[in-house]
Amino acid sequence: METGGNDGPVIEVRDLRMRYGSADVLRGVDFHVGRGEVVALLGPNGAGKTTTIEILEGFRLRSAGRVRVLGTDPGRGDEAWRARLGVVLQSWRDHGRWKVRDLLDHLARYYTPYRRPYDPDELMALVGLTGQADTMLHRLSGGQRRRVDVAVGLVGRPELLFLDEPTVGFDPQARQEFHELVRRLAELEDTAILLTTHDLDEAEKLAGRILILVGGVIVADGTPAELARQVSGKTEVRYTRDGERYVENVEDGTAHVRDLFARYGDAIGDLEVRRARLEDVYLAMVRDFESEQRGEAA
Ligand SMILES: Nc1ncnc2c1ncn2[C@@H]1O[C@H](COP(=O)(O)OP(=O)(O)OP(=O)(O)O)[C@@H](O)[C@H]1O
Repeated sequence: METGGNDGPVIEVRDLRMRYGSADVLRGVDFHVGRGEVVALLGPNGAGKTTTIEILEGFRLRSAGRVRVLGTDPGRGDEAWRARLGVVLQSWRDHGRWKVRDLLDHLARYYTPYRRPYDPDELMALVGLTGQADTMLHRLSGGQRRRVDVAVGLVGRPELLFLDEPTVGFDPQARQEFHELVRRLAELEDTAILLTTHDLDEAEKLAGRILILVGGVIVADGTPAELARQVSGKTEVRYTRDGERYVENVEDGTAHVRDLFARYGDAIGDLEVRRARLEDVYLAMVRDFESEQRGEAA
């Protein structure tokens, strides 16, 4: 379906290409995002993550390829289509003298011809800004300011939310609260979310699926567990048996642990099961790509 469909993927990208001057930044990117999915787009600096997101938002025109967002080509999206998207950019520096509630109230009006926006008080409660409702934006701390950015992205109850490095500048508590908010949005509101981050723990915690963009193509697409298996295929199991330490690398951690308890029961202690972390996987994939490049250049 070409327009406005509620079925099928929320984002569909096929053979997306982007060239700036003579530089090919995207060289055939393929992926999709389904309704209510949280997907993290990872990649080194300059990989083309912001370019990809801005093409999907309709802020940049692609060089080639097929792109559909909520059933529409973003290059031709109208206001009604745009009202179904939420965008959280790198921090917003305008409107310093506006109070938080007034800003959200003002922005909510923009959506009313198209959909039922959040009530500003409900939205401030959702993002943890109730105490700052009457504070001017330029008096907020960096983390509070970022919450305003998130609230601005959410005000129209988007079906699809783009988050570009959402938690830069958050303290650990704000970060954790933000993670809970993202989970709630995906579960209760069925909002699909595409986020970019350099924080791999954050990606692993939040995203059901990870995309790794390197060299202008998606080199990995899967759950964190699937990517870990692709790279190492092994799970590390550590334990003590009768006080002696053991570290073993096995294919199937669950089966191995079951076997250990069946054989040794209470003699097993201090059990830890660790599959490759997303960070290990990510660094291995970027390294592989770079060494391939060097091979080709030679
Ligand atoms: N308007 C533009 N004109 C020319 N080149 C551009 C333009 N925008 C981006 N680029 C180049 O395209 C490449 C990808 O940039 P982009 O901002 O999409 O990367 P990114 O993955 O978001 O990086 P980061 O992690 O550093 O934010 C970079 O080499 C950048 O210099």
